[in-house]
Amino acid sequence: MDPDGEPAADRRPVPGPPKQPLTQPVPLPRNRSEERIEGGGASHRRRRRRRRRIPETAVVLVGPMAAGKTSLGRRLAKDLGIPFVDTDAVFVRDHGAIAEFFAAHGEAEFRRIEAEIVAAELARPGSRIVALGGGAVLAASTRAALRAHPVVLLMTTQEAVLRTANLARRPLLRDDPDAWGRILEERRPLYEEVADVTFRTDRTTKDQLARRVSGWIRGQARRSGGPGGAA
Ligand SMILES: Nc1ncnc2c1ncn2[C@@H]1O[C@H](COP(=O)(O)OP(=O)(O)O)[C@@H](O)[C@H]1O
Ligand SMILES: O=C(O)C1=C[C@@H](OP(=O)(O)O)[C@@H](O)[C@H](O)C1
Ligand SMILES: [Mg+2]
Repeated sequence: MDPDGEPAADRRPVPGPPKQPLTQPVPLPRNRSEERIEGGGASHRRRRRRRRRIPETAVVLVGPMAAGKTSLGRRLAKDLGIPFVDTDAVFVRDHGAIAEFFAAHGEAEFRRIEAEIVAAELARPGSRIVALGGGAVLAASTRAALRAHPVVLLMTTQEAVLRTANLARRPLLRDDPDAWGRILEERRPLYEEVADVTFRTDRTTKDQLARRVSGWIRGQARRSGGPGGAA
């Protein structure tokens, strides 16, 4: 199960013919600087060859609730052979279920702890995939920290979300599923501010999506010429 209680095996059927091209990456202009790791012995060079073309930092998945950040993140990490961290899972491990926490302590307290967890995860070095909760970008400190990371925005539609997602585990949707679209519009500028690239998750299979996003991640390392980008 995912931290939000999604059954691991559930799949989203693809409805009708696509109205737009499938999962086209949409590059967003951003200037990034990354440090090159130099030196090290033979074993370091071997490790580096194995890891080359994967950024040696956290690649971060952001996007609205139930866009697929957790499930795609886990899949990408497996395919790329690097660790996966879901910041909601860290929250649940330390503080219990998110819906219950919202009810007992309120959203503001959730956001405060969420920002701390995200800061700690982004500060760790090394290649990793990190999936954030949908509202993590509300914190200015998180948006600032994301500037040092490749950030993938996953987008979907309310229709797709209402068809597949476990709303009971998402306190902001539980009593008002239609809030999804309104919340997305409020947050859209924040997602666009932090994202380097956008993929739609509602018009392709999970396999295709994983291939395209992992291709972008490898290309990102090459383009950066930074860690993992130059062998
Ligand atoms: N690429 C995808 N195609 C179809 N369904 C997906 C895809 N990614 C996720 N899902 C489904 O959407 C729901 C929400 O996924 P999840 O990974 O928990 O999203 P998030 O972490 O963004 O909230 C789950 O039911 C999941 O199986
Ligand atoms: O968008 C949000 O405000 C939230 C998204 C959830 O994560 P997912 O985006 O993984 O569903 C979870 O962090 C919490 O329920 C709040
Ligand atoms: Mg998630």
